[in-house]
Amino acid sequence: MAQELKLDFKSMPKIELHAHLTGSISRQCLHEIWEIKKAAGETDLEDPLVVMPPGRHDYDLTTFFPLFSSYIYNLVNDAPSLELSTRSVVRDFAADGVVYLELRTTPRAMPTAGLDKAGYVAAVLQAISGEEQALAQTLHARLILSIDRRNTLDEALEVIALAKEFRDKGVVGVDLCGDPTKGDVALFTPAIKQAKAAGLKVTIHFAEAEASASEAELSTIMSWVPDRLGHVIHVPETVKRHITARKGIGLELCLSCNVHAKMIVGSFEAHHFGEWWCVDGPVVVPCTDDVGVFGSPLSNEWRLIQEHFKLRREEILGLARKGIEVIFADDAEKARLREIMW
Ligand SMILES: CNc1ncnc2c1ncn2[C@@H]1O[C@H](COP(=O)(O)O)[C@@H](O)[C@H]1O
Repeated sequence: MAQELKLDFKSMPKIELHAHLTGSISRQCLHEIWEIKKAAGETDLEDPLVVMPPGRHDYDLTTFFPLFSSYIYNLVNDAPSLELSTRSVVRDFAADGVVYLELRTTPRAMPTAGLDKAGYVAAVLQAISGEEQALAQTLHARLILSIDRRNTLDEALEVIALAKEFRDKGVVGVDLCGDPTKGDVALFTPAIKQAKAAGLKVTIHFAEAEASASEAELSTIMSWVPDRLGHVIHVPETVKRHITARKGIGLELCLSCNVHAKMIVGSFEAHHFGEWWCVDGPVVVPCTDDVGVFGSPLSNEWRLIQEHFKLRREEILGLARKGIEVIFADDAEKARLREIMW
């Protein structure tokens, strides 16, 4: 029996579907970018290893979002740092045994570096494909473009336009993310409708905080018929039934993020993964969210799942393979994954 439980989670081929690009940059990589800029006299920022000391993962929702707006975005603010960090993120996922990666990012203009939002998306896609080639095709990656909850409708429509523009180059869908205490999601209905009409896939941050879990918000989001939902924490029973009835909807669950950021009450064993993973209908996919901040690579998320929920080897492998059904890439990619996943 003990033998049966033994699984090398790093070698196990894995799918990552909920990884924010900027939040996935390792502290070491941020430090290297800072060193280059410091040597060139291009930054007054403090060393990332001081701002985000190694081993510190207890960011909650009030300290987490400012980390980006007031620090990381000021460090990763030009084409070279964007390329270096994107390639490093892809490489880190590959080294952790990820064979299919959907990164997501919020298109961000970098005016001082002469990059507009389209330039940003093009640079990220180029860095991803450069790294894919360097990795000799073990990992395939796609990109999701994020709308931020603080966006205006026009800004959201711009994200959809970019997703359409770059669809042939690796963009597969759109996301709605950002500080859950901000914004009114109903504003984005026309944007999400446009995305769906264009055949783009849709994933939405769903009920990740009480502030973003009102009945009105959740029913607006469900009315969009999203392909996947992220986090899925503060969900009333009626909405749970609605989700369960949506056969094949993907649920991107992020254990370490939710525990470290105190988004759930209690620790790992209290995580709603335990409630959802064996429900017939939705497809649960364990994901990292922001491995650069919360420090738990995908292999460790699976280890935590085994430790706290006592899944058997076959249940783990079956769940990992089930994720193939809800990736946003095409059938050829699904077929490749069915070949290589255990
Ligand atoms: C608790 N988990 C989360 N909930 C909501 N939004 C999140 C998030 N983690 C990250 N982001 C969103 O992703 C951006 C960073 O990556 P990109 O610059 O887009 O690549 C953050 O600024 C935030 O808007």
